[in-house]
Amino acid sequence: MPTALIRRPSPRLAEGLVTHIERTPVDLALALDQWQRYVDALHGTGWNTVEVPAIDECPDSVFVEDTMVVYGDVAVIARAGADERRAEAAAAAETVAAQGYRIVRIDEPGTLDGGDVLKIGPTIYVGQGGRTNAAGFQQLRDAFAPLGAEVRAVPVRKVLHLKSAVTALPDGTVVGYEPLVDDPAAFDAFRPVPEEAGAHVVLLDDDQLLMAASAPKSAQLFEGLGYRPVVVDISEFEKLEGCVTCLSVRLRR
Ligand SMILES: NC(=O)NCCC[C@H](N)C(=O)O
Repeated sequence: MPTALIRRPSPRLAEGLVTHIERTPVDLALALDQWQRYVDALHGTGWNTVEVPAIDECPDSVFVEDTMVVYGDVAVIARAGADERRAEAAAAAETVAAQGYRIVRIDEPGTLDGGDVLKIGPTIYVGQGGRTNAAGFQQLRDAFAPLGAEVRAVPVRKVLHLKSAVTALPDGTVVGYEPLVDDPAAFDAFRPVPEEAGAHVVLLDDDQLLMAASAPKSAQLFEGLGYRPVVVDISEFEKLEGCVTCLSVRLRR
């Protein structure tokens, strides 16, 4: 059974960072309910979950994907591009180490957020222009190139993270909402989707895609391609520029 790391929302969630969108009030009770349903959706599709111990003083800690990037047997522990989020990494590192991963850390002056890293087989795209800097990119490449990965930098200026702009279908096609993708030509195969949140898919298995309820037309598009969308409402996390990908770290080894 594959395992996903998750992290319970902080009671201070509503104070989370907002960069590219206007701040709107977050309903904490609704967020907790949505988080539980997200976790239930993972369980319902055959995933085991392991909780990173909660860190109540970090409002954005629920977005656990940003704390690391796993490839092969290595977990690169991120050094957050936003100072406010640096403290999130320590417990996440301990949790993933306990799952049997070797730990490599991004060091100063490098910064990197897991949300900037899109893995498609042995190709790893790293968004630069926001939270991840050139030193962070180079350190990630040094960690994963010896494992056979090809690590490529791509621009990200219009949204928070690379995976706010694009993710990939099981066949490797990159999907994105074109107005928010800096350079669709950077990817070997690109397919536009009709909604911003339609660009965010978590691969649950070869044909099921975890998606946000805010992208019904994209869900239909994917259904037409033969995939099965599993839909969750994550409206309260979207108000903080979160998406389905950032609420977990999938350990597929
Ligand atoms: N990977 C992601 O898309 N993470 C979302 C992080 C949102 C959080 N409010 C932040 O600005 O860091």
